[in-house]
Amino acid sequence: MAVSSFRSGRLPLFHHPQLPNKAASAACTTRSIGGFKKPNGRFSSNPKCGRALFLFAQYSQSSQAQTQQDRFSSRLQSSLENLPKLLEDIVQTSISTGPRGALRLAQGIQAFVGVGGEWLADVSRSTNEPTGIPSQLQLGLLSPLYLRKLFERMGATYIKLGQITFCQFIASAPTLFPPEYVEEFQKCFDRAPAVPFEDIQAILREELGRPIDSIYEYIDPTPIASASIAQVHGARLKGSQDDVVIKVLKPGIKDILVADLNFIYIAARILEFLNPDFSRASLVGIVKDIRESMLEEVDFNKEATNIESFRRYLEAMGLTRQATAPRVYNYCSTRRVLTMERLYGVPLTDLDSISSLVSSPENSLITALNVWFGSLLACETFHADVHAGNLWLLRDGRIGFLDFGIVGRISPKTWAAMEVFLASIATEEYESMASALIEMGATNQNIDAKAFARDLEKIFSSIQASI
Ligand SMILES: Nc1ncnc2c1ncn2[C@@H]1O[C@H](COP(=O)(O)OP(=O)(O)OP(=O)(O)O)[C@@H](O)[C@H]1O
Repeated sequence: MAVSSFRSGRLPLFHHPQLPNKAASAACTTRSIGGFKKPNGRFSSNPKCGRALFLFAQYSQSSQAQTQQDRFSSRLQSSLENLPKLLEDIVQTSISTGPRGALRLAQGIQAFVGVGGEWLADVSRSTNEPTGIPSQLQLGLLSPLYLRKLFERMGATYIKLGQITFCQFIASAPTLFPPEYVEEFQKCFDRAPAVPFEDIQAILREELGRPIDSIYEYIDPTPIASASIAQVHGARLKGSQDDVVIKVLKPGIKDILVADLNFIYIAARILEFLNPDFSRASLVGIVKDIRESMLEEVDFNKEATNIESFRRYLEAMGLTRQATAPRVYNYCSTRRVLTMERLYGVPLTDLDSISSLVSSPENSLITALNVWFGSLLACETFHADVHAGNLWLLRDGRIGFLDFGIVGRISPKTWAAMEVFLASIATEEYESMASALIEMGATNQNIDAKAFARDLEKIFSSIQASI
């Protein structure tokens, strides 16, 4: 049976160990002697079969030991081959991180010690109570509360990672995860210490290159939101008197992201090196993808381009009465400052407020999903950060899409392959299914397409048989 490995964790990984040759031939021998299984599935007491079974067991044991030994030595060999590349990668990543790496390490230790101290204090308090130490505390820093606190103290990267891994992944499949974690990590949204308004003003002056009051009539010093990466202030434009929001990149955030993500990348590389099983889940590939998209998020020129492309899609598809994204004011936007139309509405998850705005909240949700799905097909990029805080029902009943920092792209080639894949499921054409998956990049390169197709057929047949 061929081994078919999927890449990047995009699709489940199928792994079928090959029956060792020796054992396979022993099994054939036993069958040719007279078969070692009765029709009822029990082993026969036939002495010939007993002998065959004994031989088979011997073969299996020796070949298993040999296979383990083979596997160990081939792992060792590939580890030795990969070692120079790993070291080179560590050195290069450390050089590109520079002194900010050491600084972040110190901050990380500080965060760890801080939250650890809080946990210790809580434990010592609860030891005096008659009910004893609550189960929450017994998990140490892995308990939902302290883990969330640790993520928050570690700053932007970890808050963002907390949002991506917990709020989006866990919250999208809440039944799979303990509710305490789901509830706790939902608090990761839009909660980060605010940057003082004077610092925000200094950034605006530096970025816009002219006096702030020549552009804005006023800026509200109290932020609307202080999120992990940016701080958002309400404002009014001079002249047009349009209500806007100013999204300002928090100072030093890019350095923090680079240092943290490089550290996480090195950790993933080392983990994969020490345990190659992690490479099947494409740990390093996933970390690289996250690093790339998070670093794109700190360039608001890119976000402005993404918003404009989404607005063009809405126009082209005649969807402007159903949905919108904030208009960008390019003359007062830069890489670190994004001035955009202020939307007024409520997050789509706020059912009470939604019900007061529209008679059928379900329709609003369906519209949001349809518009979003349409953008997968018809827009150059699609919103890839669709969480509760980023989808709003506006006062006029339209759906407002916010925060285009993280977007995805599906190439026409991938779409074509996806169509073939979906059709092949219906027609049960496993060779087309295999080549579509290979085309989509779901497998390792140099895969035997025919063997892969056979594996797929077996898997799908067993699924069908179990239904
Ligand atoms: N155009 C807008 N109109 C009104 N409010 C806005 C607008 N843009 C952003 N906000 C407010 O600011 C918050 C944070 O904005 P945004 O999500 O763009 O920042 P972010 O740093 O990417 O946040 P996160 O890290 O949570 O993804 C939003 O949840 C919303 O409350």
